[in-house]
Amino acid sequence: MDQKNIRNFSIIAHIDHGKSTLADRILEMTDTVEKREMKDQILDSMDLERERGITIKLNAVQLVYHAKDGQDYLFHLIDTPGHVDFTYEVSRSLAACDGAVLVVDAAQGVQAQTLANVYLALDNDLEILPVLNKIDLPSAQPDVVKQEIEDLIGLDCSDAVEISAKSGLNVDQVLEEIVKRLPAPKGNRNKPLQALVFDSLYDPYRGVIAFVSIKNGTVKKGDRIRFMATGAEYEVTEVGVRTPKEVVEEQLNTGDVGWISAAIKNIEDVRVGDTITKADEPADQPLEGYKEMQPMVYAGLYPVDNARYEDLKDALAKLKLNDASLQFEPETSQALGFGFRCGFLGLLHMDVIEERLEREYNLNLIATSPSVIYKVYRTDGTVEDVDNPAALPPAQNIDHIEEPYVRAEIMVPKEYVGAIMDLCQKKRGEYIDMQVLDDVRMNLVYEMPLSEIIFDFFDKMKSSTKGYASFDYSFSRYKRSNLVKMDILLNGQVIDALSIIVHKDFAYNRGNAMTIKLKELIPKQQFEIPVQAAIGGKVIARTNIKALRKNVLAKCYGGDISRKKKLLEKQKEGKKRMKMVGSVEIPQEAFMAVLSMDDEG
Ligand SMILES: Nc1nc2c(ncn2[C@@H]2O[C@H](COP(=O)(O)OP(=O)(O)OP(=O)(O)O)[C@@H](O)[C@H]2O)c(=O)[nH]1
Repeated sequence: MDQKNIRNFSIIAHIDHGKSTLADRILEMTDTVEKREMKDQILDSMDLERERGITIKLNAVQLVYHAKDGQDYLFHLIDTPGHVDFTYEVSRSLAACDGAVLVVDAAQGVQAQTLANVYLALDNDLEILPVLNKIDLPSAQPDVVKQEIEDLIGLDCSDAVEISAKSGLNVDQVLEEIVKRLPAPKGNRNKPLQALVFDSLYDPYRGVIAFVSIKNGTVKKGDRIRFMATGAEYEVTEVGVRTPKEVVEEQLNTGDVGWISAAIKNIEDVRVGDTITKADEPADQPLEGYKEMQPMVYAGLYPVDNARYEDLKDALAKLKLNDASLQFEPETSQALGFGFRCGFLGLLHMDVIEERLEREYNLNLIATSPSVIYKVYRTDGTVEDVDNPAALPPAQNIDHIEEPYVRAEIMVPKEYVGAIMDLCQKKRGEYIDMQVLDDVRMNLVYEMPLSEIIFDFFDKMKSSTKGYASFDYSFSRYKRSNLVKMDILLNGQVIDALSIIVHKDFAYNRGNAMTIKLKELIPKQQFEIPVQAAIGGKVIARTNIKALRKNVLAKCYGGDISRKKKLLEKQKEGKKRMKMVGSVEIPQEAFMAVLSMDDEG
């Protein structure tokens, strides 16, 4: 297809504003997917995405649109996630595009990630096409929201299409607008190849598959390619696109978004953000890559069965191909044995990675409670980064500790401003600023410790505003805080994987809450287990897990063997995610107790 008839675009939006639904309608209306294969949120291909109803991964698909001017246009549509944890995926997809369709829910208006995503699109010099969605809802106020987009973002909305992605109303106009208003790719097919790797995955049969946006030049089977960052060279075995099924093509040209397979067995050779060129006619310069994302949250991942350490290592390396923001390095824990310290962009990201490792690589894992990176200033003048509470030096060697703070922007209807201010205060937030957005909403700006944000801030914010608040945050700076390490002892023994770092003012409450929670979560065993929280050797809270009195089998009357077996199997099942630590068996939930405890009482 002629390059001027190509359109590469992303759909960007705040979570739940209807990106995936709009993508579904576009695929349907262009007959990209046959009716019988059509299912809701078709681009959310992972089971995990479908179950949770959220987009986690970006997804690229090629389709042909027959426009009203009689010409055919080739669209590459890249669906992107909306949750703040996955902004990295969004920025990668945007680098592969020339334009973006901005979907705004006409009932909810501009939200925090609407703005965050628009800024990312502007950073990538994309043309933005605003679209008002959900106009079928009785509460939709398209005119008010248009004004809001103009005021807050500065985009002209006079021609913005008003649609219902659900029913398909006016989606045809969006397709026409894409043709008219979004630009064609600018590259030159006669120049040396420059293909931006925006994603990759490991295929057990074909090796690493690189997803690319061809910015200049062409590539076909048999070409010798070079990854410019790593210098690795391979011979291309196949190229193609996704429709969303994988389709093999003769050649990928400038403006195409597709995949390259080259029997790449060495995972390290492929890096998302790298540029592929041809070995015999290389480009002078690589394309501008992506900013390395710094993980916000760290946690240990350990195989329940120690023998599967190597499998976990292998799985992490493969998963990293498909999720470049994941970081990991080996670590050991007295309690849990050999595992990995992993860095994530947020808790949802951590949850998703853990679940993908379990599902896609059949692993059984224990994750330790998440931590941010602390800067520890020792009395000897040295500074070290500590991302694992267990690794904190003894208190007498510490001069002071700094923790990461973020700038949080919270958009909230006026009647909830008080509730949000209360919440921010409780979470050690410091008020910075407040702006009036429109008649009904305010934007609150706080500086807050990241550690308070990552735990339950999001849920608490939603529940105290009936779901009406939205927020976005970015790292601001490190600040000195009065922090201490709290150890947890089970049966008199410190369990390193349960240690947490807390603010001194919260230590007693958290210590209490933590011991109570652990008592709830750790099943009774044959003997009584004291549970203690201690700071610097001084116990600040304690409780006991009483000894088990009855044997489960006692419940089975007579000799009903099948029932007995079932019960034992059930017990075994429940044990899967348990780890024997010393003489105590600890379930996965206990390691995450810090996330579920209520320490406000
Ligand atoms: N009434 C109405 N509901 C819609 C419309 N478009 C989408 N929805 C609903 O809004 C919800 C969210 O839609 P999605 O398409 O999954 O939203 P998304 O923006 O892709 O969300 P993420 O993928 O999680 O970022 C779903 O329950 C949709 O059925 C619409 O035009 N009208």
